[in-house]
Amino acid sequence: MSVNPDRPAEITPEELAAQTALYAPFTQAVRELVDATIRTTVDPATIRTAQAEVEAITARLREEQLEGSLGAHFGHGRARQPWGNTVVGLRNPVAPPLRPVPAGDREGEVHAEVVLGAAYEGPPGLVHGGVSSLLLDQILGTAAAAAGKPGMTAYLNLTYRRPTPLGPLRVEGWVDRSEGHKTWARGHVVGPDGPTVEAEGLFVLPRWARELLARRGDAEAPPAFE
Ligand SMILES: CCCCCCCCCCCC(=O)SCCNC(=O)CCNC(=O)[C@H](O)C(C)(C)COP(=O)(O)OP(=O)(O)OC[C@H]1O[C@@H](n2cnc3c(N)ncnc32)[C@H](O)[C@@H]1OP(=O)(O)O
Repeated sequence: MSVNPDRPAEITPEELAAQTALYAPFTQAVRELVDATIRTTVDPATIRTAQAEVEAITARLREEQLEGSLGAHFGHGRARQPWGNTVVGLRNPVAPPLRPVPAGDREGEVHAEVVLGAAYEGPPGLVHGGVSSLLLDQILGTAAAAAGKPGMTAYLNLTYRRPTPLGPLRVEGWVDRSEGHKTWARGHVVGPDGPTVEAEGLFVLPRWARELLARRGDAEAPPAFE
């Protein structure tokens, strides 16, 4: 399927399912490659051979590609697929990926189970603090959107209570309160021994989006920010 970056593609649910079935396993295979690249102990000749093979695959994929990033090119109406997103993107091997689902009973509450491997290491054996921030920015933003109050991060305050081990983790976010176009959200990363990193952030529906909605008289349907 070709992609026009200026005009998001309308695709049917069947096409969406086909694209998902094609790209999700491909992206996961590249994630596995990253993990194997970090952890392999094979001999130098095998590394050089693998490098040539990876370079050949990269050249083949570049035979046809977008000018810029993936954006939100696919979907139905306003339900765009954030497939390039660095946290949740279906086509982004850098994304762990996080898969937030509605949970709990707080406003906008979403949870995501995730396993962070060697690619997300900061201190030895531990998750990089910036990665925890990345996940929390997304989950708090998703909570705001799930509450019907999407916005861009104006600030994000983090408290690192204790080290976060690599491995299985849960990330939780929910809305604390909102005033018009401003929504304050909270969340945390939960490890095997409880919460490790806590976050509090402000998400603002930007002025340009407020003006767009006012022109459309469409305050019930804010645009997506993913
Ligand atoms: C379905 C979808 C799924 C969506 C799922 C979504 C998941 C997304 C998760 C990822 C989120 C991101 O990473 S977003 C990317 C990272 N963030 C950014 O790049 C944002 C960059 N900053 C900006 O674009 C802007 O500064 C904004 C949008 C934050 C504010 O712009 P604005 O709206 O034009 O500005 P303005 O009118 O002055 O501000 C609006 C109100 O917010 C207040 N305000 C603004 N910044 C701050 C601040 N740091 N601290 C306190 N208050 C602030 C102002 O005082 C004002 O209050 P009042 O006077 O009106 O009371």
